[in-house]
Amino acid sequence: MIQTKNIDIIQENRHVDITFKNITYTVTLKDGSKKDLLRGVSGICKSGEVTAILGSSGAGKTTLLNVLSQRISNTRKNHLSGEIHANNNQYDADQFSQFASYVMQDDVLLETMTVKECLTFAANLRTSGTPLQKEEKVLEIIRSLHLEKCQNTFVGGQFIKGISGGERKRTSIGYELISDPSCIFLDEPTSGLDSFTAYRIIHLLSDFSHNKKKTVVFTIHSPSSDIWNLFDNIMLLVEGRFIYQGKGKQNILQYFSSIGFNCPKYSNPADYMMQIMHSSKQENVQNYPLYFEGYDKKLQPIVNYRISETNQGLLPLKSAKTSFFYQVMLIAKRQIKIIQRIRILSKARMAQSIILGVFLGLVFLRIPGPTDNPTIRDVNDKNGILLFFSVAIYMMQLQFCILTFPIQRAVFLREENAKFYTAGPYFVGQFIVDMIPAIVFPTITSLVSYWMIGLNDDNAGKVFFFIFIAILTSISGQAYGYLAGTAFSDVNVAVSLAPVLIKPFILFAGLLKNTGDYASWISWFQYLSPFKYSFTALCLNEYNYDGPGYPQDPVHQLDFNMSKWQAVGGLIGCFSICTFVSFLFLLIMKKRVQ
Ligand SMILES: Nc1ncnc2c1ncn2[C@@H]1O[C@H](COP(=O)(O)OP(=O)(O)OP(=O)(O)O)[C@@H](O)[C@H]1O
Repeated sequence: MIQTKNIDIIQENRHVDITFKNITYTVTLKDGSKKDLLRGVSGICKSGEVTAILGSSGAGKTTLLNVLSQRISNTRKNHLSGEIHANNNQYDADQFSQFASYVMQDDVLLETMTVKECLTFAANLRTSGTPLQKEEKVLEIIRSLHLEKCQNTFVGGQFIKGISGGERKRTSIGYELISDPSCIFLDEPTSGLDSFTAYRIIHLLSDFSHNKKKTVVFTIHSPSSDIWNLFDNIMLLVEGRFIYQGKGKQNILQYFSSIGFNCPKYSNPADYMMQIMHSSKQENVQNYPLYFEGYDKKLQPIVNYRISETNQGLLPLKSAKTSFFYQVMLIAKRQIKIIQRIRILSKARMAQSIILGVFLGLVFLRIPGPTDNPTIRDVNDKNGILLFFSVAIYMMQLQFCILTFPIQRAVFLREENAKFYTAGPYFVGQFIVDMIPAIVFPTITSLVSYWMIGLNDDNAGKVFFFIFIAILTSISGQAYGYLAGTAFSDVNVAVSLAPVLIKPFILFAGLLKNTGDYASWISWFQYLSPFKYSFTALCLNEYNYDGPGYPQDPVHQLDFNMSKWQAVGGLIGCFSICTFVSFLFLLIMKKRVQ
């Protein structure tokens, strides 16, 4: 049955030839000077062929790959010109992801998912068919990538031990192959692998290309001679220009011999090519004009002819359309698994919530309430704990989101770019699941500390309202965490700045300075503070008491300028605005990466 499927796929897919003419890419450096990364390169990557782009470090290999995959575009500072076609059709980034896939150098996989789960997630979002057919596709990919033994092992990473580097790379490739693209682009698919594993990967790509007439293009550093022999088409780049483009094996050696560079008899041709290209050797740099001249005279006309002969026809644009809710459901399910599996994080948070509750309870043990003849000092203590509680609950969720978001962010950028889903469902799915800890942990802390502190338990409504505010405060912390994670492109900046930037809001909570005492020019700032709303709601809940009451009316003393339900509205407003703005930042971040 799987065999039949293979044949179907081959017949259904069209072949795609990628051609490019006169690609020039110039960037503006920090000091204002210009740097040419690609200098008028033209070429062709044909279907059914493996094209390897080689060159010394900094030659422009990744840049070329990124240009061809429409990951680089014209900006105010960086200028890109030239023509890029697939089967003689222009294409944009969206269309690229419908007929091609890109495997980045750094594999971005979720460590808490098994290999099979990763591939199933990709199959569910990127292929059509019944669940059974999708399962078959996953098994086929597992078989063809020889991942059977590790299919149920976690990818692994920071928290969990997982699969090997080679298995990881193959999983990344499988993640892209599952949608059966006509073209696959890979940035250094063999980096960091031993020579045998590297050979297996290139061999696999070569089979994929030849058997299914796919276009395979990758950049590679120092291939072994076995790998070198698998290349159908070789592009050698030096300082953003080609010095060779054409068949490998004897052809390339004959060509270089014809321009005066003979590969020693028993040398690895790849090593020899890397040797004569390397810019660190002055002798090589002196020879560059010879390489360029030879290429322009002898090879460029052939390349131009091949470009003119290229496949014509429509692009096999296909996108497995999945609904908004289906995407939300899959993202949410995956996120739940992640939370369940990083047990150490969940356990740490559970312990943190209990310890915080007990600690607050012990430090503020049994503050006298309205029936115990409370003094002003008792009221001060109670005010103190209510503000501290708000801040602690807020920071707990903020910290969690800032810590986990960097991993999520890289995965999002990769998957969104590959059109697994759009930003909306991702954001909704992620936010909903992250709300679970935002509900559970503040509830635990509240329940542990409430009666220890001796807060108002006049009726059950008081306790429920307290927990409700704790949850809203925690969700506000989450929304702010998202905002920090999306606003700062550098994760370290987000981690170090977010908690600092929140401090002024504590000043405006209404306890450290009375609400009515702010200077008029800065008074508006209090309305941006989630702590103001949280603290106000908690105080109004606590001090609203029918009975002998407190020595001086604390509500009057604190001079609150809103009701408790208005404070709830303010809190909801705070996290809604943060959520909305972080979603906008997510869209901007996505655009910036493209
Ligand atoms: N946006 C940019 N602004 C300035 N310089 C850049 C930019 N992008 C790339 N470069 C520089 O352009 C050169 C080519 O980069 P590229 O990543 O394409 O090289 P590469 O051949 O893939 O190198 P490596 O093998 O080391 O990955 C490098 O010197 C790099 O530092």
